[in-house]
Amino acid sequence: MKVAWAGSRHAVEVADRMACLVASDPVFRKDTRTMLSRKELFKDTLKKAAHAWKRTVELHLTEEEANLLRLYIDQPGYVDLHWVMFVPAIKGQGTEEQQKKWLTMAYKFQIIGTYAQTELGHGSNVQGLETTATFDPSTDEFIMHSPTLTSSKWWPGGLGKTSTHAVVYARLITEGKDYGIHGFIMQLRSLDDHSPLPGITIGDIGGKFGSGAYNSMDNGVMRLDHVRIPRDQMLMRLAQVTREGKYVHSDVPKQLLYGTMVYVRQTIVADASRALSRAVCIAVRYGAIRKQFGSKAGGPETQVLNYKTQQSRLFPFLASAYAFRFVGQWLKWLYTDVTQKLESKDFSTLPEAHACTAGLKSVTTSATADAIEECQKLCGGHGYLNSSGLPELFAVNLPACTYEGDNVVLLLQVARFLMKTVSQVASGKQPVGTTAYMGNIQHLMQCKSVVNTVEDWLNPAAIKEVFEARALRMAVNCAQNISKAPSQEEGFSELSPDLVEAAVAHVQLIIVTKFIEKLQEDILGHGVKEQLQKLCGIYALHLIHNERLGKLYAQVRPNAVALVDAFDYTDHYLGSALGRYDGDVYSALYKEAWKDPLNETVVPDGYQEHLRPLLKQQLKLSRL
Ligand SMILES: CCCCCCCCC/C=C/C(=O)SCCNC(=O)CCNC(=O)[C@H](O)C(C)(C)COP(=O)(O)OP(=O)(O)OC[C@H]1O[C@@H](n2cnc3c(N)ncnc32)[C@H](O)[C@@H]1OP(=O)(O)O
Ligand SMILES: Cc1cc2nc3c(=O)[nH]c(=O)nc-3n(C[C@H](O)[C@H](O)[C@H](O)COP(=O)(O)OP(=O)(O)OC[C@H]3O[C@@H](n4cnc5c(N)ncnc54)[C@H](O)[C@@H]3O)c2cc1C
Repeated sequence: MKVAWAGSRHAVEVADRMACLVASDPVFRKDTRTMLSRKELFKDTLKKAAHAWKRTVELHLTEEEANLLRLYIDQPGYVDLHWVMFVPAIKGQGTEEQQKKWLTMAYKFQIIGTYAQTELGHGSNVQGLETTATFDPSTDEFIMHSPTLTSSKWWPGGLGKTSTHAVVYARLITEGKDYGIHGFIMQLRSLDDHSPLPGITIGDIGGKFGSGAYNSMDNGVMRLDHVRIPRDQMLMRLAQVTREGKYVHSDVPKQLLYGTMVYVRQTIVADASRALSRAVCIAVRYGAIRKQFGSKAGGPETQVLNYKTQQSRLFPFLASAYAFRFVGQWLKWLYTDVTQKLESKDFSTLPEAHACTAGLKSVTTSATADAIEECQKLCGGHGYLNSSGLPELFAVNLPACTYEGDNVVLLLQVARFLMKTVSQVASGKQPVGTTAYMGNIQHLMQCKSVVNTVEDWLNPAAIKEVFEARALRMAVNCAQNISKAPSQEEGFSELSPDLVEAAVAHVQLIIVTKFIEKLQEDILGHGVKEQLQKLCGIYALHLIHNERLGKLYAQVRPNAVALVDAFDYTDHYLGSALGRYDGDVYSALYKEAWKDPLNETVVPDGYQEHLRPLLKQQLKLSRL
């Protein structure tokens, strides 16, 4: 099952090696992370990132190994933005020459970059960004400026205290005309003493949700006061400005400006499946250890994992972790395929890639955030302790519903894509890719339920057809209602809640379809395929509230712990007293408690000043 989860024996081997490398290195300890102040935590993050780089160089780690090392260190920091956004932005929007110059420094960590797009006043609406980049032909420079308070760059990770450079998104103005948003490389801080360059006001935006967690990341604020950069620091693969100041757009779609976000959205789907699997691993293992009620004649109490309510709350998340893992593997293929097509100027699958990455990022991160919170409740009181690992897991993954695109805004992008497809089908065009099912409109709009017997519900073809009919009917219904509105725009706005639901249904169809396709592959291991078939059934049927689920839960229960052991997480990475591999939960909880700084003294700070006088005074009063 490990291989099915990891994707290959090689992936299992590399992951095991990197996880053990991190778990065995005291510099990467994380058990006291939630007890550190924000400044201590930030400094700890710098130390870990520097040590990780040192180990990467010493051990000659490959890019795959270095990425896994960063993943198992499990502490958001500036390195994430450097590798996940700054480098891809230059790769995607820089010319060959610009890539050669800047990536050489970035790969050697001679510069540290971030991705500065969002502003105080705009995040979702990229075209509404206000930072300006005005070309000055007299000096062959762009003047980068924050004209208003709301144009302050706000949120970029690493911007606050660490990044020396950024790809800054700004309105390009030349010859008095505004050509909209483009990317520019800017140096922010001196490479000698790290001080901000002239004209740049820069700092951290302050603490964020939860202790530990994303507070290790210095998300920053930056205001620019007429900062000059050379013309060749405009990223010029998509467009350029000539020496004379002429704006020249290349022959690629302007949406490639958004390419970095598409790339990160597809990686976030894999992140979501990993975060969800960690929460499920903790809750399943703890549910097998925790016993409450049910003892007969002094016998052992009942494992809470045996309760039907616990199974009906938890097993859909177990199934979702596998479902998101497999759709994430497919999405990575789709993204690679689109990128290769772009190289040969084939832009035909760009809309599909945008819709799939936006939709899957949205659906998987929303489901994961909700599931981690529920896993906390599934562990009772101990799930609320930091030592359970669940509060921090929730706090680190909750923002994924917002960053890289607010989930509702992204679903509306999917809805726009679906409405366009429905109208193309109406005009006779055969849809392809993930909307191919819409070409079957006659059959799917009329088909009676294809599932008549209880057994039908476990027939993949029948389940797929149910999901296709559900998605198509919701999309067509929206399209018909929009057509009755005074205008397409008004109709789209009026119907937006229904359009979001239709987009979710379409994305869930993709997830179910990819799970079914995964089961058609050769899957190693005795009984593994059967278990995955049950999980596929649970994932699909829990979305449509089917009565078959109870039986499936009972069939999965005996293998539940084995199914989470297959995630192959070290205790270090899981970071949970409840999810320990050896199940020694109570002694682990007890041991963790004493690490809290509050227990450094038997009599707490503040007793002498605040508690003793109160108690003495009350005692005196009681004797009057
Ligand atoms: C744990 C620690 C680790 C941490 C590791 C991860 C760290 C993450 C840190 C976080 C970083 C960030 O958040 S970085 C900032 C992220 N910000 C965002 O994601 C902003 C979200 N907003 C947007 O993407 C845009 O504003 C969007 C909503 C798409 C609207 O854009 P526009 O107004 O330009 O476009 P529209 O008018 O809607 O659409 C015009 C056409 O362009 C198409 N289009 C739009 N976007 C497209 C795209 N990306 N690719 C292709 N095509 C696209 C549409 O389908 C339309 O096609 P037609 O219908 O055919 O015309
Ligand atoms: C932890 C974290 C890290 C981040 N890192 C970075 C970074 O490194 N670089 C960077 O550039 N940015 C970063 N961001 C910013 C992030 O990309 C934005 O917050 C995100 O794109 C959402 O935009 P917003 O904040 O403007 O939300 P808004 O769009 O203001 O959302 C507020 C509400 O309005 C709704 N809404 C907005 N538009 C519409 C619409 N058209 N129709 C219906 N509803 C709508 C949304 O659904 C939401 O409910 C980060 C954010 C977070 C939380």
